[in-house]
Amino acid sequence: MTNPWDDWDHVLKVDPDKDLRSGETFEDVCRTGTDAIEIGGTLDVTAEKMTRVVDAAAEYDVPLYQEPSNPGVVIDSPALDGYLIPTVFNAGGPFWITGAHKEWVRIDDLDWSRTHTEAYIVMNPEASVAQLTEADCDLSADDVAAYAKVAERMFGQEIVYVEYSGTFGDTEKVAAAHDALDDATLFYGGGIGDYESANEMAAHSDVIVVGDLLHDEGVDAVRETVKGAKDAHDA
Ligand SMILES: CC(C)=CCC/C(C)=C/CC/C(C)=C/CC/C(C)=C/COP(=O)(O)OP(=O)(O)O
Ligand SMILES: O=P(O)(O)OC[C@@H](O)CO
Ligand SMILES: [Mg+2]
Repeated sequence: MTNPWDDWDHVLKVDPDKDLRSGETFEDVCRTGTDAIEIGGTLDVTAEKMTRVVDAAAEYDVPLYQEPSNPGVVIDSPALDGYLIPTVFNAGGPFWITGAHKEWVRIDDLDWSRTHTEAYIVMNPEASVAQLTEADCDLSADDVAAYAKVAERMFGQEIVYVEYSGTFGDTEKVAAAHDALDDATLFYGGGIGDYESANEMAAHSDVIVVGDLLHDEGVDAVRETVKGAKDAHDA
């Protein structure tokens, strides 16, 4: 089966709770050259804030995916290409593995054809996502590889996401996840801030995800990371 992300090198994650740099617009964001925009954040996201971003980006060509942090922020919009639904494989309890998902399916009428799965392995203990989910981030490269394999082989996850949100990760651990996968696509996110860091992590993953850089430095900096990722994969 082919998936849209099979051809992606770069995803830009827009946090609906954070502002763009002053003077920058969603048109600029959509013209960075990124392959897709993922809309989501851990803290203080609401359906209203989600809607504002989706509506602002709707008229441009770049694929738009919502990444909800809980069932209450999922929005129904024809502008969305789909939903990327996290499961935190190393969460401290079952709520972020199956509990939130069960509640969502209970209360909502899902569009299964547009609903896709992401197996998160959360690696930065300082990140909001690690604290919220009480993730066990004390993982060796072998642990990370094993989680990746479990996600792909036992839980049929389409995407495995090594998440270092806020800090640049350990390339050995990211590479271990990459080597462990046959079919699933490896996303890497965390601390990518320029051409070099994008180029380096793209060499060890299928897709790099860039987040805070957009809100902190702006679209020109993001464009450099797109080049870094594409060059790594063209090389
Ligand atoms: C079942 C449904 C619809 C939702 C549950 C989905 C799950 C399990 C969410 C838990 C993990 C989570 C909160 C994912 C959101 C995406 C994410 C990791 C965003 C990055 O967050 P940070 O960068 O840590 O947070 P801030 O930037 O908000 O501080
Ligand atoms: O904000 P950064 O550190 O770029 O991380 C990107 C993404 O993996 C966050 O979910
Ligand atoms: Mg963040």
